[in-house]
Amino acid sequence: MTNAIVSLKNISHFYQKNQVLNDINLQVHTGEVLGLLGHNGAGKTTMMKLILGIINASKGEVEVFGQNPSLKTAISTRRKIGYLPENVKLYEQLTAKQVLTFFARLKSVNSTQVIELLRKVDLYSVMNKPVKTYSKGMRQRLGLAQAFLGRPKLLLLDEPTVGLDPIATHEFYQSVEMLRRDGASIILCSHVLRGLEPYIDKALILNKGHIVTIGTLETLREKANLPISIQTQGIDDMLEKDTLLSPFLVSPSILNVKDKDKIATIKRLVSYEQLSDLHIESPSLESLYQYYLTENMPINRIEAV
Ligand SMILES: Nc1ncnc2c1ncn2[C@@H]1O[C@H](COP(=O)(O)OP(=O)(O)OP(=O)(O)O)[C@@H](O)[C@H]1O
Repeated sequence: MTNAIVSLKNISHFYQKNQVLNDINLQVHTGEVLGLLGHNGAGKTTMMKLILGIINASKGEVEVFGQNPSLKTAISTRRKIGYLPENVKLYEQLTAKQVLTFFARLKSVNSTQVIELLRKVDLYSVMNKPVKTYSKGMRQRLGLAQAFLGRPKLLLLDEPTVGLDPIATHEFYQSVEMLRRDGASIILCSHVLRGLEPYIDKALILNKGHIVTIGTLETLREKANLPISIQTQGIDDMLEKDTLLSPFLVSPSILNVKDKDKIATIKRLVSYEQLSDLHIESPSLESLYQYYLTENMPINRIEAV
C-alpha cells in the first residue's frame, strides 16, 4: 500500500536493558482507525511515544507522513499529529472555552476552531462552566477537542475511556467518530475493550512487546473461528430432544456453532413452528482478544536477546 501515514519497520525498543518492543512492523493508512490493544505494560504507550517522536527507537525505522518524527526538522509532521494522553488534566478553574482558547494560542491555531470543536464534542452548552464542575466523560471529551485543535491528520488516543461508564464511553466514541469524519486517522490504545468494537477498522493485539495479531475484526474472527452464539425462544423442550442440535446446546435455549454450521443450524431451527425469536451473536472483541492472548504465540517473536 502506498498511502501509509505511519510506518514502523522492525522496531525494537529497550529501556536500559529491558526490551519492551520486539520487531514491530505496522502500517496505518489514511482514514483508518486502529485499536492498539494489550494489557498494562504491553508496550502501547511506548509505541505512541515513538510515533509522536518523543523517543527514538533502539532499533528499526519510524516514519510518520514520510518523515522520522523525532527529527528536529520534522515540525510539519508533528503539527499533523494530535495527542490525548492517558489521564489528561486540564485546568480546573478555567471554562472549557478558555482551556481550548489557551491551547489554540499555544498551537498557533485560529480560535474560530474552538466553538466548532466544542460543538463536535457536545460541550457547547456547558462551555462557560469551569472544568472542575465536569464529569470524567466531559473532561475526556474536552481532552479530545484539545487534541484535535489544528485539525491534525493523525490522532493518538491513549486509554481514553479508562474510568468512564458505558454511556460516557459511548458519548466519547461518538465524538471520535465526528472527528474521523473530518478526515482524521486514529490510533487508539486501550485495555478497556467494552464499547470499542463499532469504532475501529483494525485491531492490533500486543503482548509483552510482541504483535500477537493484526487485522480487521472480520479477519480476526475468521482466523480464530470461535463459535457463534444462537439464542432461541419458544423451543427449549424440543432442542433437548433434537439429536442434531442438542450437541451444540450450552444452555436450554442457546447453541454455540462454528461458522460452517451456522446456516444448516438456522434452517433446522426455523423448521420448528414454535420458534418465536432468534438472536445471532458473533464472537465479541473481548472473546477474540482473550482467544489471541491465550491460544496464539506471537507471530514475530524474537528469542531472548
Ligand atoms: N521511561 C521508562 N523507563 C523504564 N521503563 C519504562 C518506561 N516507560 C515504560 N516502561 C516500561 O515499559 C513497559 C511498557 O510500558 P508502556 O507504558 O509502553 O505499556 P502500556 O501497554 O502502555 O501499559 P499501560 O497501559 O500500563 O501504560 C512496561 O514494563 C513499563 O514499566
